[in-house]
Amino acid sequence: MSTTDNRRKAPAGERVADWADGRLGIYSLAKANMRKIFPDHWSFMLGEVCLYSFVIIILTGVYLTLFFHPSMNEVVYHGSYVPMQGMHMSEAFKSTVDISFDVRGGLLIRQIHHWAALIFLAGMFVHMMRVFFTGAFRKPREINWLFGFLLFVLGMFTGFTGYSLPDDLLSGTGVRFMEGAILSFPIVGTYISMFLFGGEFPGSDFVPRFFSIHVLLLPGIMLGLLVAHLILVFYHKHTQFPGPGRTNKNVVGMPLLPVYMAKAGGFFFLVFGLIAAIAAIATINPIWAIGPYRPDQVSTGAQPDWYMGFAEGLIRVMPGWEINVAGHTFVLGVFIPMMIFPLVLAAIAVYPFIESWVTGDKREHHLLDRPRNAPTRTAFGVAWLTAYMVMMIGGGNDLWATHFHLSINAITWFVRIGFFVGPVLAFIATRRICLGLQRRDKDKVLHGRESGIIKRLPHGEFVEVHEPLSQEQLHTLTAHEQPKPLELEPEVDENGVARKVGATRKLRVKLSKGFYGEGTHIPKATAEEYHEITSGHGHH
Ligand code: HEM
Ligand code: HEM
Repeated sequence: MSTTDNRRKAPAGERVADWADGRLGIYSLAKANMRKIFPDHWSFMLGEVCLYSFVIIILTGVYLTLFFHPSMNEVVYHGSYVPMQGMHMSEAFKSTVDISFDVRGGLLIRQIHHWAALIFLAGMFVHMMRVFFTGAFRKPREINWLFGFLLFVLGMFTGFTGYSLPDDLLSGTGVRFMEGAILSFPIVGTYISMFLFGGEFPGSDFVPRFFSIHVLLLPGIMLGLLVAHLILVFYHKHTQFPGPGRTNKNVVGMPLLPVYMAKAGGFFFLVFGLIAAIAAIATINPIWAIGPYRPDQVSTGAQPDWYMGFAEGLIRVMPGWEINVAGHTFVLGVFIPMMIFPLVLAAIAVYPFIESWVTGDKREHHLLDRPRNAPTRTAFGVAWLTAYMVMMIGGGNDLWATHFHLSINAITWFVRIGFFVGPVLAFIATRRICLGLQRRDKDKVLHGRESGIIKRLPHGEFVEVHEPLSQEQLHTLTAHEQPKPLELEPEVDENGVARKVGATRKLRVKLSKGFYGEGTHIPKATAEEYHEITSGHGHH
């Protein structure tokens, strides 16, 4: 007699999933997250651009590591690039030339790595602006803002150590710049420089050291921060723009699986494809044309990658001040810019905390601001950007001069003045533009959209037909809050006892008035105004 097993055997996929669930608990994990809702807006893709370009950088970086020799030993070139035959150079430089001409796909991968780095940093910059201008950094996302900020700063230094690796004349000039900056630090500068370069600059240690920092230390830290960043995005849930049915307590959008996974997968390949296409078309860092580094040489038109342009500008436009104290030279012309650089960056890091302190707003925010509805913040952002951009012009002063036939001194003075005046003008102009846009919104709410249709009335008058907005549009244009500034407490309390108001409190109230006080918003249309206008008289 034979026995038969009547139990149905589960499909192979289910069995694998069961097996994994027993060990990793994936069912409950998936149940909690697979249907997670994400809101949709084009600007939410900027974070994805950062993520995908970072992945591309790692993939191409691993390939480069297989062929790059992080060594400063001197060798004589005998590779396939004829103009360099017999030239003396470091092994690092030679291996990068070899990657470019003798390794299969090497040049493309090198160019993808470099282009992806530029796009990664540009992506972070624009993503950060998106988060800033929409107020997405407010509670509970301040820590994630800090994680992002660290990613941005570390990204800059990873890029710097990366383009220093090939040991070509351009990168060597960049490292020399850094050495000069370090030397300007009073007392400790020389020690730090000696420690970093293993003796006198350039020595023979910095390439191997930068290599470990570039391929392991910094990307390792960044990877950890990135994972934490994304976990927090998940944990807090994504913010959304105001609209009908969208509140601080819900998220309106599509589920992670399958919609977002499909979109994200496609988007990854788009980003990869675009970067690969750029890298295949546009040469970047042609080290064979630049030549190997020699400390006694520097080429004209030397430029750092764009994200270091700001720091370069600070140094280039600063007057060459130097003072002597007790036999020690203080190179203020370098030291002051080197202090301003972290200060301008730190201003980004602490902004969320400063804003919530000034406004006294400690509530959670999951609905984004339209930049025009937060004019002071928007104006600050544009002022910061203006300072940044002006300094980038300073960083390329020689190129501006040669390309546009300008005097380099005139550019330097433009940048010096522009650094102080530009942000103030930008602040004033931006705030006014925001108020103008708010007025426009109010006008649209009360009088509808200008349709462009001109009608002639029976008595001969011409009028433009205004179409009323839909309920959705009305909601979106009126959903924002218009918070009131903090007020100073009365000088005497309810018992008639004089109250002491500290200087910090006074400052805070003053700043808060600047942020939310008079002239910072156009009062929203009220329901009464709306009804009065739409109920007949005065309605077009
Ligand atoms: C390696 C670099 C970075 C990656 C891969 C990354 C990735 C992401 C992704 C995928 C999102 C969700 C989608 C989106 O809103 O775009 C996000 C949100 C966020 N990111 Fe980043 N980011 C990076 C750098 C930064 C930087 C430099 C900042 C700011 C200084 C920042 C601050 C934030 C904040 C506050 C959120 C939450 C936004 C919200 O819920 O609206 N991130 N990030
Ligand atoms: C945020 C991360 C990174 C950035 C911004 C970055 C940026 C760069 C840049 C701009 C260069 C110069 C490329 C050139 O024109 O020659 C470079 C070189 C290099 N990178 Fe990266 N990189 C990053 C991560 C990595 C990782 C994770 C690895 C390895 C696993 C890596 C390996 C290399 C190697 C070996 C070189 C020298 C070869 C060469 O210059 O072509 N990088 N990197």
